[in-house]
Amino acid sequence: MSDAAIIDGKAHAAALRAQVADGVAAFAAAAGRVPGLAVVLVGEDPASQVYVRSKGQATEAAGMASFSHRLPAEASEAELLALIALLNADSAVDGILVQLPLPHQIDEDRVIAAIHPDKDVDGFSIANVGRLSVGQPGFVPCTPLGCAMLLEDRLGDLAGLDAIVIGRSNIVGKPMAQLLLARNCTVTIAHSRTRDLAEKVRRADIVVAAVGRPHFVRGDWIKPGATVIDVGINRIEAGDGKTRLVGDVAFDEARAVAGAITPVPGGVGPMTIAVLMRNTLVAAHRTAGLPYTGI
Ligand SMILES: Nc1nc(=O)c2c([nH]1)NC[C@@H]1CN(c3ccc(C(=O)N[C@@H](CCC(=O)O)C(=O)O)cc3)C=[N+]21
Repeated sequence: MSDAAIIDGKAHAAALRAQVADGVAAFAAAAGRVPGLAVVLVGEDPASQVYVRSKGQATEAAGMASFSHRLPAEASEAELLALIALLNADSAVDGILVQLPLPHQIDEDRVIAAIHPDKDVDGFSIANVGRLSVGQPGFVPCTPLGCAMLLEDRLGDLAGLDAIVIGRSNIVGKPMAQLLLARNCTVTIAHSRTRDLAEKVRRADIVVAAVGRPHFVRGDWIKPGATVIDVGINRIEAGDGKTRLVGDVAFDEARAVAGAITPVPGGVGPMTIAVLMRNTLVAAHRTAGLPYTGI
């Protein structure tokens, strides 16, 4: 059999961002203002700084207003909660993203709970988690929603397919399972205590790997022709003092067996940011009482 198709997340993300930019222009004409996204970063973690910068650039490229807030690594929870209260009350801010993880002195659950659910474009608040689980409109976490878009683009209707999600985080695994269930897949959620994981993966038409361990999913676990979505972003030593990004799937092995597979980098990562732009545009429509008709 020939090698898997490589799912070009970068190209999909660029197409989605172009649609969002069109939607922003139409929104501005109707509402008389542009959508706004506030991104809050606490501390100086270099990787987080890179992500926050690329989110700000994507926001401006889409024609939206970008508000960037930096707090020092030693900032108190009260300071962060006070900033969130200001952003909740600011009518120029449609979406609020607080970059995770947060320093140890700050309780992430309390911070997420402080973000108004209608501005929670990450979809992390209890209200939005509940809405997703009962099928009401709300905000869905960007990474799993981006994965669902890639899957539907590739496979069309997902109904009846066997899907396995490896990883059960609140940010990726659990919402991914909900999205696949809502699309009528038969969903298995696997995790560190799962028995006979390879055997369970071998039954799946769709494999979503979100474990955070480099090359964890092996090629001989994959059913021939399956669609493999690799959510992992792991920085490993590449020898000669350099590092490189790899996913949770042993890519070269899996691509010889799968029907289609996302690469790392250039797969799920770029979709995450494009969906964040899309969620912010949706938030602006809801706040303005305008119908949203895009993706
Ligand atoms: N509240 C919150 N929401 C998030 O959505 C959030 C967060 N916190 N904390 C950190 C993670 C990480 N994240 C990524 C987004 C894009 C890429 C991305 O575009 N990656 C490129 C490679 C980038 C590189 O070279 O480092 C790719 O996969 O091709 C990666 C990771 C969003 N996160």
